[in-house]
Amino acid sequence: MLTAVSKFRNKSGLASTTRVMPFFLSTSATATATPLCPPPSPYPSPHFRLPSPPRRGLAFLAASAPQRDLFPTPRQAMASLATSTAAAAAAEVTHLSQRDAADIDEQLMGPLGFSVDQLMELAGLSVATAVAEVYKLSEHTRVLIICGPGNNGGDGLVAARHLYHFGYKPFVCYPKRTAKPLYSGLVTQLESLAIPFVPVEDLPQDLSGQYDIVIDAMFGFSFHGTPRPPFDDLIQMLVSLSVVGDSAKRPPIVSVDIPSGWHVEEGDVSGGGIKPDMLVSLTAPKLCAKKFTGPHHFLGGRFVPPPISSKYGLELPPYPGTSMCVRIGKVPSVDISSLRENYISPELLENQVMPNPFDQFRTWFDEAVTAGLREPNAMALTTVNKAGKPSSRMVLLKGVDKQGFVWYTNYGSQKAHDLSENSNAALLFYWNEMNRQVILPTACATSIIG
Ligand SMILES: NC(=O)C1=CN([C@@H]2O[C@H](COP(=O)(O)OP(=O)(O)OC[C@H]3O[C@@H](n4cnc5c(N)ncnc54)[C@H](O)[C@@H]3O)[C@@H](O)[C@H]2O)[C@@H](O)CC1
Ligand SMILES: [K+]
Repeated sequence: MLTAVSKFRNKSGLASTTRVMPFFLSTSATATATPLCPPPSPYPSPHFRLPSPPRRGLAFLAASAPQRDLFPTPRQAMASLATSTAAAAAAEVTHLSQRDAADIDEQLMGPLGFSVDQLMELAGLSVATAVAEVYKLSEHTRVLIICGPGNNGGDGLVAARHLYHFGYKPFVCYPKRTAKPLYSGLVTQLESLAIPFVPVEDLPQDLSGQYDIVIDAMFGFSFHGTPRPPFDDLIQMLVSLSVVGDSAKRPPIVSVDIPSGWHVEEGDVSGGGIKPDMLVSLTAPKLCAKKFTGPHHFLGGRFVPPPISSKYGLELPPYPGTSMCVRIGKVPSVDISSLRENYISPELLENQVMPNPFDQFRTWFDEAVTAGLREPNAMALTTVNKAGKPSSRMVLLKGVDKQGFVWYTNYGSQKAHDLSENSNAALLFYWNEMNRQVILPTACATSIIG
């Protein structure tokens, strides 16, 4: 007998109702489609299906497919390879001088045909996607974006708009507005989204209580000298924030292209500057980025054409898939115990559940397919050998009806050996995107269809 369980969680994240239903795995060899070229089965009890030798290769493929899910499809593998390559090659990434950064800017917007609006849009989008990749909306909602008078500030305005559309709640501090149409257009766009503009004097001295992320978009690669008012005070505000030791108790600081106030090439010369938690370098990291010691360094601005790369000998990491940003530098080690998701799902009540568990499973399975989940038929199969040693792996469900659940394997596999010795097995479907899992625990009478 197998048992199916679906767990839903209420808004507080606790399991609200658990429904346990008995399932009987099929007891008849005729439960599923006709076996293919039935070979003499080496296993005693006919019940779950092993393909005949001519189909062995196919069956093996079916059994191993979900493992590609864990070790992703070629496309995903390429993307993750790009990410890891990027991390590994961090030391080789080109760092630009202030002069080269300005030259590249000029060439992009001159002979290479870009407009400043275009580059700013792509830069701001990169910043927003990088922020969203690191700081999940469920834990970081309110984002303060402090914008300076130049293009770095413009990147901040664009990022604010994208973050709004990603579901964050942006607040913008933009004390020195530039009276060019590009900037006033960006402001109008934010106003049309009812994004609040916060005057400097209304900012609390301690930003921790009101914001979950602070984005520093004050100065980029054209910064010189020491910051003038009101940016001197704003930078000090971020300095005070970054000295709070426990980064879990304060909003993280994300610097766009350059940590504002840092020397563009030398970095934090006095040692008393901003210590951002995240730096999003644009186009290519500037020399000061070598001094960045925070946990998250990303590259954005996926628009560098080959003439620029070859002229400046740029070594830049490939962007994974369709992403607008790529991590450079070491991936920080994660405190596993802090990983937590808040599950919000509708309640599951007993009176909502079908009397026949197979019908219920089929309904849930169809929902998973309709929701567009990747390989919803992937299931964890646990078998136990005669010494009682359990082992689990992913396999693909090949059929289900009132007689049971069917999957394929080949005769030589560990699971086939286990099942020949011990007919107990358990199945688990995990449909993460739906906050749903179906568990078919042990005490089943599995058997082999030869
Ligand atoms: N091709 C590129 O390289 C791209 C650059 N972009 C962004 O553009 C930035 C460079 O923009 P800008 O050249 O406009 O320059 P910045 O945004 O770095 O800053 C220039 C502004 O800051 C003021 N300023 C300079 N030093 C100051 C000081 N000590 N105290 C107070 N104010 C000071 C200047 O008067 C000017 O108004 C990059 O860092 C990046 O964020 C992106 O928008 C798009 C692509
Ligand atoms: K900045």
